[in-house]
Amino acid sequence: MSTANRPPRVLAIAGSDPSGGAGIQADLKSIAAFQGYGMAAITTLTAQNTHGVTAVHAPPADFLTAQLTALDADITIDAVKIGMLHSVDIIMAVEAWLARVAPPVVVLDPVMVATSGDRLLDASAEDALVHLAQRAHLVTPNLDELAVMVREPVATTWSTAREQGRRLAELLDTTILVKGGHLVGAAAPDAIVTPHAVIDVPGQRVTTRNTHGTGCSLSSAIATLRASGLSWPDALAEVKAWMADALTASSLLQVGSGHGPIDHAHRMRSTGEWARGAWVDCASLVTRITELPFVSGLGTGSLDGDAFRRYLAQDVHYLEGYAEVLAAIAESAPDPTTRAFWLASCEAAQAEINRLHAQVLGDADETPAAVTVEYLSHLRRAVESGSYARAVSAVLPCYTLYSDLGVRWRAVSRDNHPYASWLDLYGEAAFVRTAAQAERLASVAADSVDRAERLLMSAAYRTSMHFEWRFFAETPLMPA
Ligand SMILES: Nc1ncnc2c1ncn2[C@@H]1O[C@H](COP(=O)(O)OP(=O)(O)OP(=O)(O)O)[C@@H](O)[C@H]1O
Ligand SMILES: Cc1ncc(COP(=O)(O)O)c(N)n1
Repeated sequence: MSTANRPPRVLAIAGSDPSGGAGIQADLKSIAAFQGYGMAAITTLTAQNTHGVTAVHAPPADFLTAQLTALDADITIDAVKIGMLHSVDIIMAVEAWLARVAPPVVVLDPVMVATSGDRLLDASAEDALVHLAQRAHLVTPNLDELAVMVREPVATTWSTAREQGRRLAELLDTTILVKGGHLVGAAAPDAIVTPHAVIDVPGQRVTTRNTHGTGCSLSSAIATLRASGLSWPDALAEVKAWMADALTASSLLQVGSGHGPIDHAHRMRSTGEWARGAWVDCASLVTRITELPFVSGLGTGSLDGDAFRRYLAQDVHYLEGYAEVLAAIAESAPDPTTRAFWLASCEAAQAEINRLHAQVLGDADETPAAVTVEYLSHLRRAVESGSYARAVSAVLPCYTLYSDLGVRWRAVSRDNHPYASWLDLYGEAAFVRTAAQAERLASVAADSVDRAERLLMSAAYRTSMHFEWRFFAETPLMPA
């Protein structure tokens, strides 16, 4: 299912919301936010704004079939997200198409009623929608839709919602994403529920009225990440973190005076920019790193065990200095939240040192290699410059490179892989999130300095990336 470096081709089958917050407009923005290629087959046209829906026009169902047929005749579809379907005719057209094409990822958001309270599905079409839901790999009802689908009163507690999700999973024999967005309280929990298990993905409620389109955006983003190779729970955790920021950033948009839209583009708009640019500038160096025999051998598992051990012995030396540098960065961090992030990273590095000593290296104490010494001197010089921004830039490749390698290694089979646990460490969603957060903090730092200092940040980043290349190239060749 993984699409490696090719963006997944994701089709939204949904209604149009001309105000851009929900429907296919939200789907296309969300798919793009997660780096997919978005397509849209339109089921219905609505006239709506942030206060509500004033009219609905549904073209004949045959015309939807014509759109879908034109697409599958030409384009391989990696994932489908289904939203507003409005009527039995449209549901049947989609069901017939799904039966014929069988896309590998199908996410159904069983849209029934808008945030504004307006009906988006004929009441007589509810049974047909439940029937269609059996063809989906993931169904994402809100609490009201969940209640309709299991024919029970609307859940008012999270435990009832989870139980209803379990019953719906059994009824449809598929996976359900139960959404707690409509509950009251400080938490906004969600869960991935199968007939056999419930995996909670916790979240904090963002205080805002701008929740128009959250369900549409969530389902299309998850379809995109699933087609990129993430599991449902990992995809949900990623999207929830993004959603929380999109809800927070929504206040800047000032779109309408009712329930406004979330800010799908918040990551493009703010932070991320300097760090992404620095990463792109190092693209050819990163390619050279991925092509090193040590790195490709790690991925395939063919790497010589002694070479890996020599690399780890140097890694421990590196991590000891790196942890000190992270502690110094935390000291000079501009605010308590940022400071807490760098301290947590420092603790993670120390935990990794202890793990390596306990599980792999014992008391063996190789001398530090030239590259280890030089790389650490470079990091310390960045700290000693007194510039927080430059110090952060210098440590950043250690996050971005390993996160990138981890994602590449996700697709590798773990069967009898000698380095499986090491590959897992960097491929897991938590590490990818940590790396993304480090990038955001570096970009925030870049926004606060002048152009000359930003150039020094870029130089520090590139030098570190070069040391990463040398580290992978030289340490496995150290004398035993
Ligand atoms: N105020 C909030 N703070 C944090 N997360 C929220 C908030 N409101 C909704 N969410 C999250 O947004 C996603 C959509 O949930 P929700 O229950 O609102 O679905 P929905 O009702 O189908 O959405 P829609 O508003 O599009 O109809 C879920 O992941 C939910 O946890
Ligand atoms: C075309 C279309 N599709 C879906 C929704 C539901 O979104 P919300 O519940 O946030 O209004 C909508 N309002 N319009």
